[in-house]
Amino acid sequence: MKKAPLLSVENLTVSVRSSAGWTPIVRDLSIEVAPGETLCLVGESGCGKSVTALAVMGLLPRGARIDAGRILLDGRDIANLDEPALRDLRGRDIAMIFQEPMTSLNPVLTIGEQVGEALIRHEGLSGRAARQRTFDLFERVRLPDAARRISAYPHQLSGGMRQRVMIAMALACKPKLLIADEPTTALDVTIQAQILALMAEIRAELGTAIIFITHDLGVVAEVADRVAVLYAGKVVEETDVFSLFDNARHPYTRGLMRSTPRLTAGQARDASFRLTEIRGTVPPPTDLPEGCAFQPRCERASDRCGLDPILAAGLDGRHVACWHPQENAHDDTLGLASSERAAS
Ligand SMILES: Nc1ncnc2c1ncn2[C@@H]1O[C@H](COP(=O)(O)OP(=O)(O)OP(=O)(O)O)[C@@H](O)[C@H]1O
Repeated sequence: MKKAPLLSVENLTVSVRSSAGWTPIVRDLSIEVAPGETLCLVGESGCGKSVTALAVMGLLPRGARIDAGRILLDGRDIANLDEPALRDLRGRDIAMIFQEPMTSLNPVLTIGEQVGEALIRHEGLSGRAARQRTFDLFERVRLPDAARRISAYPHQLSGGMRQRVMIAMALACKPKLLIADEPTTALDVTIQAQILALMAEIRAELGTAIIFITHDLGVVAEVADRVAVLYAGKVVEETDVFSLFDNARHPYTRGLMRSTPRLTAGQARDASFRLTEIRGTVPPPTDLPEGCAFQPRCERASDRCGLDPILAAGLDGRHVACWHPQENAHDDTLGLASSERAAS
């Protein structure tokens, strides 16, 4: 049976102020995350992944506002809380980690002071208890030489270590929901794998729900239970991770998959191999086409696409917003080059 969602974003529309007035950048977006589940938000740059996350955190920048929709955490609408209530929520119920930890860490405090401060503020621990718990957390996230590093300043750590500190900080108050916005993008591949493994362990141990934002489908395959694919501020496909890789149905999702580099024996041999990319670029929010926003880039577009398709559940329970979704991916094997097909 499906678990009741921990987070339920319903028909969220977020706009930003521009010279043309208020422009929607997240449009009628709905997502759900169950306790302990990892939902990946994927899509090209500018499709609204970060803005969605910031709206959930109550951290939208100046000049951005929620126009419509609800954000329910455990059934309570948090979309319009005042700042003190939001501050209370952040850290205790929802925590966020970003691509570049330096932007979130205070450069003039040691990492021990920063995590300790969060524990004192949210958990009401004494200074001594907070110091012990901070050390335990640093050990938990396998910060190398934690006893010495607890007194280090952020700039004295490597990128991977800083991300471990951010994870420790995020976990300090055992949040129900962790939002990770491209947390491994700036890290080299080995460290990236370690951080992903750490997050998976933490999820298994604490049952934390995770919204994981990434443009990397390799990372999606590794961490996701379910995936929401965003395009121009909307969810265009939403499904469990196995179905997505087995049979992506929206032409945009299929384009993303074709654009993902895969080095196979066939490719290595075939010097003429080229990635098939999605033609064109994401339209700016101020200049969206009528109807389906993907239409100008879509190989399957027809006159019908002048009407915006709604995100509808198919017989297989998957949600796709497309008039012409792929029915059977096995027919064209995701359009892989024949050399690749032969090699796989
Ligand atoms: N403060 C802002 N003011 C104006 N426009 C904004 C603001 N923040 C984001 N946008 C616009 O909103 C759209 C969505 O941005 P967002 O950062 O959510 O995309 P994204 O999918 O997270 O991309 P990336 O992977 O590059 O972070 C983009 O067109 C972006 O230019």
